[in-house]
Amino acid sequence: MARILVTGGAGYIGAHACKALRAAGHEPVALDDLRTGWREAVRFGPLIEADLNDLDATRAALAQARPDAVMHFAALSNVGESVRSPGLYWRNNVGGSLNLLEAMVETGVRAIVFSSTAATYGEPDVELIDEDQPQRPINPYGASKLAVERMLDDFEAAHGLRTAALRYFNVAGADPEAEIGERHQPETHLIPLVLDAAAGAREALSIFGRDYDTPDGTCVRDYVHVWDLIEAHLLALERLMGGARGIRLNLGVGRGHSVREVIEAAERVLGRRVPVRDAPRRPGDPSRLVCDGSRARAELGWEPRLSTLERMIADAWRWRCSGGFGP
Ligand SMILES: NC(=O)c1ccc[n+]([C@@H]2O[C@H](COP(=O)([O-])OP(=O)(O)OC[C@H]3O[C@@H](n4cnc5c(N)ncnc54)[C@H](O)[C@@H]3O)[C@@H](O)[C@H]2O)c1
Ligand SMILES: O=c1ccn([C@@H]2O[C@H](COP(=O)(O)OP(=O)(O)O[C@H]3O[C@H](CO)[C@H](O)[C@H](O)[C@H]3O)[C@@H](O)[C@H]2O)c(=O)[nH]1
Repeated sequence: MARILVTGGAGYIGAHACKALRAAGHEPVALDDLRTGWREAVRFGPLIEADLNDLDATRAALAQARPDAVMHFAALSNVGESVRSPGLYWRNNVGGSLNLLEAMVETGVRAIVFSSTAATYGEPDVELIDEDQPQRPINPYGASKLAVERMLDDFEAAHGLRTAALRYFNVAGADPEAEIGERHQPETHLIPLVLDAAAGAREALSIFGRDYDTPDGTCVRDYVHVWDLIEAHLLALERLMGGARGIRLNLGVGRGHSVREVIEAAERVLGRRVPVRDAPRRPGDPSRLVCDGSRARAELGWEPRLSTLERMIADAWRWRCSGGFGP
């Protein structure tokens, strides 16, 4: 049993981490300033309300929580916003992470699992993206995450931290028990928007481009169930606590699904029509991002079990129908 500080613990993925940590017998302590998170999502341990941009508050949070390790999810993650306001992303994602690492060194916390992203690869021209692909981000969000990866390398070398950077592809779905789920404000992610359209909460889903060089002309992504994703975090944490260092892994299932396929799957699972409209390409969207997940399977023994489109859509829908986090 370990005490784990979960930054971003009131957000979508961090709240699922808190639940899974608690279920595995650990003690999660969420750190979040609620800028995009939800107080209602913090149900599995205490919340320390603090902004990672505030070094003193971050130090105080670590001193209060006295964690054995950190899972660091707190970040801004809207690609379009990062292009319009890069300063926000460099300050929050990079500056906040720097404060966290410095405070960890000062208080003797030795291990950290960090949320990185496929966006650090940019637009690789390969069928399956493995960890050896060059990291050449094409937007400030991806650049800010890559900068934190570099910071982890340096802190690991200088201060003996043990670090894992997990590069997620497209995270989707919700807690299989429907206690918590995905809510971003504004929502930009495909599956929650498809569900909104199916429920009549929005008029239609915009399909951003049908002229990509893909089998049906719409973009292809690798969707991974949030619960599978978190299982990989627990495995990485176990490795770090056992002395491993420098874990750098892609988390995806190695199967691509087009926007059209996601819509069709939702129509099958929900038994409802999803109204759609054609829209121009969204700037910065690569046509295809699919993971070569073999290294995570080999190094962590990770086996995604819930990551079918049908299951991710069904779990997200069940949480939505249970009321979500308020109106
Ligand atoms: N959702 C995805 O598909 C996806 C894909 C790749 C990577 N990621 C990464 O996973 C992490 C979690 O994403 P999410 O979808 O759960 O996002 P989210 O917005 O739901 O959660 C992020 C949480 O961090 C908190 N936060 C942000 N800045 C903070 C600060 N300075 N101090 C304290 N708290 C702060 C927010 O209030 C929020 O609760 C992010 O780092 C994101 O970049 C997500
Ligand atoms: O209303 C919509 C919303 C999305 N899409 C399409 O659906 C696909 C998935 O889009 P998302 O916004 O759900 O996800 P992204 O692939 O853009 O982004 C995800 O993967 C990125 C890595 O490339 C980042 O990590 C980011 O945080 C994460 O959400 C894209 O082709 C997008 O063009 C639509 O057609 N209509």
